Amino acid sequence: MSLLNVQSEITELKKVLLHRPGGELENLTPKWLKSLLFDDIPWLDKAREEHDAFAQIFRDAGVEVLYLADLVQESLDQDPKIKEQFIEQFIKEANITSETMKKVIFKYLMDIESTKDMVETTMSGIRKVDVPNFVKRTLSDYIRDYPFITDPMPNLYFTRDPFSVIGQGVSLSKMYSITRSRETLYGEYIFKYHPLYSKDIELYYDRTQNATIEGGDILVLSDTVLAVGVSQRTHPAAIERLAKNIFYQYKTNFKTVLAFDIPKKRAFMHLDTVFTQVDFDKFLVHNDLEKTMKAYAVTKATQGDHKLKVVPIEDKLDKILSKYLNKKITLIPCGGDDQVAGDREQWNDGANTIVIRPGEVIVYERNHITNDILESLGVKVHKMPSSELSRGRGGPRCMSMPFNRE
Ligand SMILES: NC(=O)NCCC[C@H](N)C(=O)O
Repeated sequence: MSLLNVQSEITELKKVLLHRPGGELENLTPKWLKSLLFDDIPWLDKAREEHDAFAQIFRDAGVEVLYLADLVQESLDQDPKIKEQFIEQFIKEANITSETMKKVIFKYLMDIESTKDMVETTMSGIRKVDVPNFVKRTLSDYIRDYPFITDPMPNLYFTRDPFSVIGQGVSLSKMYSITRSRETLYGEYIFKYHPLYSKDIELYYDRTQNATIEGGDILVLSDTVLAVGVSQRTHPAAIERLAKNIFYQYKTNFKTVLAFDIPKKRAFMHLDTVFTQVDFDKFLVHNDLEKTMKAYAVTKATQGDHKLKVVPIEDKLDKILSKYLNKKITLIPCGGDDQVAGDREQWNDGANTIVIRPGEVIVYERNHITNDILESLGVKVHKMPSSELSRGRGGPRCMSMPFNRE
């Protein structure tokens, strides 16, 4: 039986996957910031302190915290062949063109004694100066003023996006950006080889598909309803493929995929940047969501083999959610009614909370207006420090991937 189990956004969280930021953040420089999807450079030591505080909130609430690098290490240590295969694939996807350099990097990684250190090296990126006796070989070695042989993956601490646990299976993302594409390699090895987490896993989407989908767009509203954002990052064709797989290929319990078409821009990057559930009957939303989104219900077609039925929904957001969750729903605007506070706090992920148990959430401390509103509505709010981590433009939900909820 699969050890993964996520049938809701809000029921008691048992196990969560995080990634403690590492050397990859020290490899951010202003020149490459935009293509690496950062707005500023977090100070690594402080970012780690903040992240450790985040992990401690989970632990204090009785949640088991797993770390990405540990799971990858445990997967690769199953067999030396798996480790070699991982390094080869990593090199292939890092776009190293010179055959000699491929061999140099293979040896460089194989020579790192601990598998975990090797995995963390692949995450932080390998600089030309890191490799002993680096010699310029290719034209781009000579011409390009580029410090890396393999690029850093600074967005790894947003464990929400490269894969997503849905029910007892996984959607392994096909990422939108070049910089985040290699992140899904770690998920591929965990769900193929990890001694615990590869068992009986159903793969609802995989990284080799063409259409892109990212975990931040996927919300498991119940054991029968998924919400998926049609965003800058997630293409409608990917949602249809996912729907076909969960309805037909794997015959899961899911009956409806609610597709929310949202603006294709960075402030709305994923559905969970503008919309998260905080309790059975409460959702946090960005003020502009209602004005700009359009919803569609995707279900099985009554006729035709493996066909889908897509129906536009004209109702307001609270009505749609009430209908599919069978209860009256309250929408809480991030930043309240004040447009400036709403825009500011949403930019700092005020609408992006992770639920520990119904009505108990982790939030960024800096979003004080939204946090006060949540408290006034009886939501228990754990405030985490957030000066550095927020510079990557993701909040507590983006930084966590539940593996198991009650
Ligand atoms: N689910 C999320 O919204 N994740 C935040 C990802 C932030 C990251 N810098 C990115 O642009 O992909």
